[in-house]
Amino acid sequence: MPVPSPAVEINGLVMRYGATTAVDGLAMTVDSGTITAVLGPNGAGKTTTLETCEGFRRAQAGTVRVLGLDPRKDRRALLPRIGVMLQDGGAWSGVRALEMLHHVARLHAHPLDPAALASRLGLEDCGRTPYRRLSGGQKQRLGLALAIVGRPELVFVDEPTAGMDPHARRTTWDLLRELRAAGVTVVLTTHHMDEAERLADVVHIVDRGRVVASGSPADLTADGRTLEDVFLDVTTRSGT
Ligand SMILES: Nc1ncnc2c1ncn2[C@@H]1O[C@H](COP(=O)(O)OP(=O)(O)OP(=O)(O)O)[C@@H](O)[C@H]1O
Repeated sequence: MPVPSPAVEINGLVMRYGATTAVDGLAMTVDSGTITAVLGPNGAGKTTTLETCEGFRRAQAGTVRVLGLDPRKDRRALLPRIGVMLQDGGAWSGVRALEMLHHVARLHAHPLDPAALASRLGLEDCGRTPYRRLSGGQKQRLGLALAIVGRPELVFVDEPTAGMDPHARRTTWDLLRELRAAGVTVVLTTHHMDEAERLADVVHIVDRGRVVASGSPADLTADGRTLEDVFLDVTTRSGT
């Protein structure tokens, strides 16, 4: 059997904002068809790393390959193959939720049915609501729908369940598991240890721009500690 190539390969990534080093030589591999959770304190460099993989930022040092491609040089080839859920939704403030979903669906060759997806995510009742009037959890759900409506091979989801109620969280988890079952690779960031434990095949813990621990949730907690204990042990307090 051929060994599947990694969906994401990052080596020696360095990203700075002025005097702040956000990512400091980070290395990470994401295997195809897995759910990978990236954990880390506030400001650890998770979003910056994802934004570099998504092609929004150019790597200042090191290499990033996504589906075997360079996210900047090969952006046109890569964009139709990935889905991105941004932390703050990323929709125009006046657009209605379902209009936005239909619009994004039309940009793709073989989209999912937007109405069915909206219904699956419990968005049918707020379909005519302008984006800026959606609740926090509704914005999150729309963000997820926008990320997957184009049937991507790989999705990056930044804190997918932040602000969601328990029902929406479960629906989101089910959806992410279904994506994995369909062969889609999922890379998510989260501050919820239970989310990482229940969903992820592999967890990478990032601190100060570097990966400080990696493994399956079972491996990381094999000594009987909780994932939160491991996290607290290997990371520094945010802002220190
Ligand atoms: N556009 C920017 N300009 C200046 N500094 C930035 C910018 N974006 C991020 N930073 C800084 O880079 C560091 C890493 O930020 P990043 O958003 O990547 O962390 P994070 O791990 O995603 O944090 P959180 O869990 O709080 O979302 C932080 O110190 C942040 O203040």
